[in-house]
Amino acid sequence: MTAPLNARYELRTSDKFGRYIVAAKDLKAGETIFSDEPFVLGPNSDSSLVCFNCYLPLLSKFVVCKKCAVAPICPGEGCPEQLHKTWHSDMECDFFRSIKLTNGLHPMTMVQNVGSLLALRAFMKKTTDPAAWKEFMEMETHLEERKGTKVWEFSENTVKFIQSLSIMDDIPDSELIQKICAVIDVNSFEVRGPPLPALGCAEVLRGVYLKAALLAHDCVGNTHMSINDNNLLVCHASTNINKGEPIFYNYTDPLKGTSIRQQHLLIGKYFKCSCRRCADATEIGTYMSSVMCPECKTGYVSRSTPGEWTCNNCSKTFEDTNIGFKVQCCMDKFGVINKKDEKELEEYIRNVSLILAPNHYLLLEAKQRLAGVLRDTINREPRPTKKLMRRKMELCKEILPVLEILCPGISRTKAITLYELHAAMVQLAKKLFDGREITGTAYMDELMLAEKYLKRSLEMLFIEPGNSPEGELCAKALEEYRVLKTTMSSVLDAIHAEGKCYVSPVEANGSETQ
Ligand SMILES: C[S@@+](CC[C@H](N)C(=O)[O-])C[C@H]1O[C@@H](n2cnc3c(N)ncnc32)[C@H](O)[C@@H]1O
Repeated sequence: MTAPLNARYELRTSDKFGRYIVAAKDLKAGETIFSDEPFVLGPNSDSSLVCFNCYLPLLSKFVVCKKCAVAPICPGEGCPEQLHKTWHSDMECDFFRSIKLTNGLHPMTMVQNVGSLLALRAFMKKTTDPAAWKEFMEMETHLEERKGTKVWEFSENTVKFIQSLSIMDDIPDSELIQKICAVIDVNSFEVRGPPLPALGCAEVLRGVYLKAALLAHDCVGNTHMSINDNNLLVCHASTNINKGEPIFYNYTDPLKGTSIRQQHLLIGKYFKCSCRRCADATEIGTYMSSVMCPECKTGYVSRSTPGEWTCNNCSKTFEDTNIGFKVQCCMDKFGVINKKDEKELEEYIRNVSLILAPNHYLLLEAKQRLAGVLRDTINREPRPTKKLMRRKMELCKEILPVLEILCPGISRTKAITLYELHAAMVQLAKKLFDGREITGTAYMDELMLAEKYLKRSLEMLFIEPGNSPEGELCAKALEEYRVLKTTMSSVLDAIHAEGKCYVSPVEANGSETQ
């Protein structure tokens, strides 16, 4: 079946994916595929209290809406003006007011059921937007698989709450409300809520986007999603996508190993992923779930068949329990160390490097955390050491090749890592030059390379919404690019003033990772 939706993509169905979309023409990396307004947006089922109007966290105080005297909203001067959307609609307000008058609905009932607000608002769309409601109800639910499970039981709270409201004389049957909860669970996206102006903290919300929900999953996606502070979702191609190829979104964390990703997909999305990465014990050559061979000490041992692991060097096989125990120990240890402490992270990396393959997901996470700790120390200390800068560069260079394989093309994590690599390079090169440890030419070489990383990072950051943290990083990176160009120009002038000629090694041999 082919149903054209717009010029860039079209809808297909298959036994494997259900409905999914494919490119209707060749798409270039960075090209916008579609943008999508939320059908419904609201707090997570386990959220703390948020303002029903703007979704700002209500930390300790709240007032109730003057009109309905039920909905908890921002105290003081009310919701900040820059938050354009008002989610507590007139229709909802009238509805709350009428049940307050007839049933004595109390604001505390709403406060206690904030986790059901999203389902309630979705249900109200049945009346306010029947066409979109119909599309929403056609989404995948896996309702039968949910029956009798914990998640079904948990959703019974929402069932009871919505039924207790007797909405517009229409008491929905429990299966309908269970279905709404299921559509939300299977199809929603995480959305960053608005941050509290002074504190910066924000609640994680969930949004259902009817176009974006049609994307099938692959553990190596080919799209990049961003959601701006108006909650508009924009889907870009992250790599070139040929006409007819499926457009995939990675529903899981690409930096987790196969067993964790598959478990997440099975529990939350009810399918067993069989993508190229999941089918490959080496995870496309990254060996992200492999361990060092206890026998030959040089090979990587990966799960070859269920229950058995094999070394890629000496071919020795090991039992699942044996390897599983080692990985579990490393995982348990990671769970208890202080991940903000440089020494503890270094010690962890040193110890588990003897057990896990170099790109194991636990090691990668530890390295990412350590790079973040080093960044904070370097930016905080008045005279950070060269050792710190070198180590941060080393970590970024170890992480990047894995990201290139698992997140090809445009990737937020890759953009941030490239930015951090450039920053450490510039800081170190300046320190070395100021200390007369390197010549102007060597300084220039480093700046040229850092510029190359920064430019690649900027190419990816440009598509981030301006007011998101990544958009703010983009603005910062642009300013740093301007400063870097000025520095490079004065270093070049100084080289020329000495009567020398400068030839960039970056341009001469095209090398990127020295
Ligand atoms: C967000 S929905 C995608 C739209 C859905 N296919 C539909 O027809 O409404 C997620 C569901 O699509 C299916 N799906 C997506 N990617 C898949 C994949 N790689 N393998 C198997 N099923 C997949 C699963 O049923 C999953 O729960």
